[in-house]
Amino acid sequence: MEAIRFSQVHKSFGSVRAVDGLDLELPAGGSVALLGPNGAGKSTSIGMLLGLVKADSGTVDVLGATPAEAVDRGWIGAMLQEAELPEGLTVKEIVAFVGGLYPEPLPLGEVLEMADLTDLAGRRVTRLSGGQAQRVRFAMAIAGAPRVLVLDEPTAAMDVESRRAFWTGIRGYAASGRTVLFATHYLEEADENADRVAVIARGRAVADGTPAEIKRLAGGRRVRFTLGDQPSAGLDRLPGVVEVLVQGHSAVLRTTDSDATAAALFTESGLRIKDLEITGVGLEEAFLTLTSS
Ligand SMILES: Nc1ncnc2c1ncn2[C@@H]1O[C@H](COP(=O)(O)OP(=O)(O)OP(=O)(O)O)[C@@H](O)[C@H]1O
Repeated sequence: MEAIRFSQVHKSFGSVRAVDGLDLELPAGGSVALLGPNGAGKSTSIGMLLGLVKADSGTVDVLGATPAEAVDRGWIGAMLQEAELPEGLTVKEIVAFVGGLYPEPLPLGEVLEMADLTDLAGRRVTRLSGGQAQRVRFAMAIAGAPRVLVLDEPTAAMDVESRRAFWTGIRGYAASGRTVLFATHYLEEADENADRVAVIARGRAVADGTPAEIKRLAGGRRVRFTLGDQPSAGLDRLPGVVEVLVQGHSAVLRTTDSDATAAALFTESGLRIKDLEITGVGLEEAFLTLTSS
């Protein structure tokens, strides 16, 4: 059974189509990144998964149930960025309290370990740094052992140390057979921490695959040089080149292997190469290519 399924889901806010025909099936177990540029519809989709936003049409299933049922049964957990931590309590007390609200919580020690809070267990929450407080929110999200854990840009407010501890914890959590879905803008974050990546842009799924497959689709660099009045024929056959554009006096090659392309330009093309520049193709641009194809 899929952990999460969106079928032809639409949601508009006034004239803005935040989610526009989203179809996505995500298997149970492992971690999935929902990757997309600003305004792609990630938070709206996550809101629907958590039963906080109602779709205009289409269906959203979590482990075969509606989001509201999944929440009621304690199957789904979320990390809420802004959640206030109750003053006066220690880290251990809060995590134990939240776990106690669920039918089958994880053992307290395990939660603290996964969130890298063992050494801070006795600390009052008013005396935590911002990054440490985020780790407590993470511990609260996993305390009830939800089968599906959903996180919206979870590392946005974390320092480097917290980020590292957090991703280690996430990988541990996903390795235990549960499903973790997190939204991110960053291909790198998706690549390092997800088993699978679903790319959404303009409210729809535009690609879905392993990080390696998505990198191949979305990756690449641009090699630009002054062509002048030399012919452009044959540039598309150079190693790595997937697209050739001639703009005025410049040639722009999109390539999956800029080193090989640049080397071949000098050694094989027979052209005089001037003003060579190599730049990354931004994810935003890669998304637009994916959406328009
Ligand atoms: N409550 C709302 N009222 C009006 N418009 C909204 C609301 N929520 C989202 N939108 C609009 O819907 C679109 C999708 O927003 P959403 O927050 O889902 O995208 P996102 O992919 O999470 O973006 P970001 O990465 O910037 O958080 C955007 O154009 C946004 O402005």
